[in-house]
Amino acid sequence: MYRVLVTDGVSPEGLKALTEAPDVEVDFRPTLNEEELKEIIGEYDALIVRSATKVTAAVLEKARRLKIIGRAGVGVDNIDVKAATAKGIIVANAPGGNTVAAAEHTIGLMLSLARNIPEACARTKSGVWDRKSFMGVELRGKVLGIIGLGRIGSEVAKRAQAMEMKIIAYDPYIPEERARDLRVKLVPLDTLLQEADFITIHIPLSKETYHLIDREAFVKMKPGVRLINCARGGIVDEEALYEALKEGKVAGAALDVFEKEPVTSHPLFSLPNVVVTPHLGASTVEAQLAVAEVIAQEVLTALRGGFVRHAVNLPYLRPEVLPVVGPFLPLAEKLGLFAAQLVSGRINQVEVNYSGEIARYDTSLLNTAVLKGVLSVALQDTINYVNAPEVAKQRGIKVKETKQEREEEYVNLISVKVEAPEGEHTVAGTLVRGKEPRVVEIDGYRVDAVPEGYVLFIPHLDRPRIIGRIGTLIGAHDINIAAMQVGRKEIGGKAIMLLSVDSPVPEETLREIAKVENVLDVKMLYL
Ligand SMILES: NC(=O)C1=CN([C@@H]2O[C@H](COP(=O)(O)OP(=O)(O)OC[C@H]3O[C@@H](n4cnc5c(N)ncnc54)[C@H](O)[C@@H]3O)[C@@H](O)[C@H]2O)C=CC1
Ligand SMILES: O=C(O)C(=O)COP(=O)(O)O
Repeated sequence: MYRVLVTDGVSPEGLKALTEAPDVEVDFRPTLNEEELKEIIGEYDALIVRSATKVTAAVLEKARRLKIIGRAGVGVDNIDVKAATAKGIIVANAPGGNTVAAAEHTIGLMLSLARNIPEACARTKSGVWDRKSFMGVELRGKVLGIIGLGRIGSEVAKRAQAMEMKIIAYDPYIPEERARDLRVKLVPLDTLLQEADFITIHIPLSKETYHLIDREAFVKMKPGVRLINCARGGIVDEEALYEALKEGKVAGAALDVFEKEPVTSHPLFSLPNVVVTPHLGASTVEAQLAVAEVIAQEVLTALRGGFVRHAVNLPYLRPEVLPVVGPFLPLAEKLGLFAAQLVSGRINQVEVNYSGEIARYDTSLLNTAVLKGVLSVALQDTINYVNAPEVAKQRGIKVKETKQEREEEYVNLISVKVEAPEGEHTVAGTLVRGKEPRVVEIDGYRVDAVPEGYVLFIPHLDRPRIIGRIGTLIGAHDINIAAMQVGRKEIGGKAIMLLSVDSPVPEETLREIAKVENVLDVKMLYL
């Protein structure tokens, strides 16, 4: 039974895939401080958090069986991703689910600033009818500067265009065409700071972006600018912002996020032209359901050993590459698992050859899948996509990749050669109907086998009566043979037999099979 710990008020409704899974037990503990988390984390296979729980290196040190940390949201700055990666723990987030929520909150904050809505509301409710103090400005015709034109930044741009704002953006990592499609002009940061009437921030917090908006940045801004931060505290230097507001350089600021959270008192709270919310950007019913659903699936996949699409500590694959390469991941892993079980002793090198259409793509993730298969023969489920390359390196396993786009027989063929001092073995496979893994060649012998479950691998000499004798030996133990394959290069020469069986064949029977005349070897594989 897998144990999953959920903190931070993640939607239980969205986690149904986990709470209803027969092999998973879910514990909800909404508020846990670092000490409490350290005490119990050792009992869990997965942890699901939002932004409040700090998953520090000290917490991870105590995580004996943790396989995945699921972030039901976008920002992973509350998780020590480096420490998690070092321990082979997957960190996955749920991008996209809260994009519209955060964009709508940003627009709400921008309007609140422009029309003084929160202050006016508080004044009116306090019994004062004051129409003089709250003269606003229109958004129409104003320049909005978006820092970070990713998912949220783009949705903010679309909404602001509907309000007839002119949009400029700073984002050195997105292609010009993307900005053009959005009808947004990409500019350098300094130009954005100088030209914008409203500035909104939508970048992640990182070493690079910490205090990106500092004293110098405020100096460059247009007098009377209004600033919205619905991304992360820490990107804006709060002291510098306070000074700029006091001086009147900045006309107003709306903040959903703070450098230290939770925060209940702050010098900025005393200023009338500051609008604040307690990190509510993603807090809509729709967004919480969506992010919880995504993360529940990711956690379930990780626990069951599958490929986690939104893992942030995996090699980055361009979005257009993943749909092409993704279906080959189970095949690549099976080929590694198959080949590694054919060799005895230490493996020195794994060589992966890609031929056909797949050779045109970035196959780094497939190499990782092959390594995952190879290493899991010895290390079982402690190996995953995150730690497989590192563990291979530690064990001195060299990885070689070769490619050719021309493939005579198959649309795609992946071939895995595993080398050990006692010899080498090569297993090749393809996908049938674009998704079903098939092994089509073993050490140069042609086969057509589904790599699944228990398989007996029996090299032998191609002579009569062998198949019958082996069948009888296995049948005597009441073990059902589900499929059989024989591959040979020439009549009477060396051949291989693959028998798929419904349960493991006992050692004693394997020894009996090995003694059958003309049988050269016998290996029980689990795929
Ligand atoms: N207030 C809230 O409740 C929420 C806050 N967020 C925050 O918003 C951020 C953005 O979220 P998404 O748009 O979904 O992420 P995203 O990854 O789609 O977009 C981020 C964009 O920032 C750009 N970027 C990265 N470093 C940059 C730099 N140094 N300068 C300029 N641009 C840079 C990237 O190229 C990317 O286009 C998240 O990292 C998270 O911290 C996200 C959801 C809710
Ligand atoms: O998704 C994000 O990055 C957010 O900031 C949302 O945070 P939350 O899940 O509401 O604590």
